[in-house]
Amino acid sequence: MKIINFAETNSILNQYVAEIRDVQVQNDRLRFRRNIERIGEIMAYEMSKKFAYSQKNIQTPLGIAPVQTPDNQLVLSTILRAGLPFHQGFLSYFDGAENAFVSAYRKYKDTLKFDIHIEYIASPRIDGKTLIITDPMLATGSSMELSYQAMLTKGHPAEIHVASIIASRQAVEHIAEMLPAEKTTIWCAAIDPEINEHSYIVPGLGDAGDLAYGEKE
Ligand SMILES: O=P(O)(O)OC[C@H]1O[C@H](OP(=O)(O)OP(=O)(O)O)[C@H](O)[C@@H]1O
Ligand SMILES: O=c1cc[nH]c(=O)[nH]1
Ligand SMILES: [Mg+2]
Repeated sequence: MKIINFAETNSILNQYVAEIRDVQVQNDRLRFRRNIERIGEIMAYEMSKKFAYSQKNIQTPLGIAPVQTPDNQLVLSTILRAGLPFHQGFLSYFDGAENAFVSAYRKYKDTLKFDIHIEYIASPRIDGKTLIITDPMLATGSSMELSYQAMLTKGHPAEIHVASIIASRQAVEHIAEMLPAEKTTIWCAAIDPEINEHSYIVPGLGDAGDLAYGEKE
């Protein structure tokens, strides 16, 4: 399993990560969503360097221009609801991708214990394609694992990219165990050291879905 952590490289992406974490800035929902989207755009660009390319001869008004363009058949899959702005960032760059949506939410049994419920999936067939699953937060990694399993009902991808913004160390280890190592890459903007008793990432940023779209009852 390959793990790419953008926190190890200085770039403007870190500014957007700082803003979504910052309690003084993160409550501006429009800015929060846009920062998540911008991180998605940058990650998509970096990810595109790993795709397979071939030369296309493009007819211009004045001649033929050889251009190397990617050949991967992309399926962008996102986990509702916090995944939506992240997905949009990827889709801005990978505008030819097919799209999939999976719902995953924590159903609490008491204040600390919960199960992840997957109730909705809308996806094309994914056999032989490049599956990119986006979710800004990987805390326990369970939502990602179960969403990936739900996607397998639609076929078997040739390669898998798990894209997140803040992942806990535990979630990275969990996904490394649960997804096929030989064809999976985890992309993240930061790996945080722990999760608390409510399974929130520490220091993390709080609740990404609520920050993007408001609290739910
Ligand atoms: O790794 P896990 O422990 O499964 O936690 C991470 C999940 O929690 C968040 O979604 P949440 O369940 O809060 O739903 P929301 O996006 O609707 O707020 C987040 O977007 C992930 O999907
Ligand atoms: O830290 C966390 C954990 C789950 N969901 C979030 O949005 N944040
Ligand atoms: Mg949430």
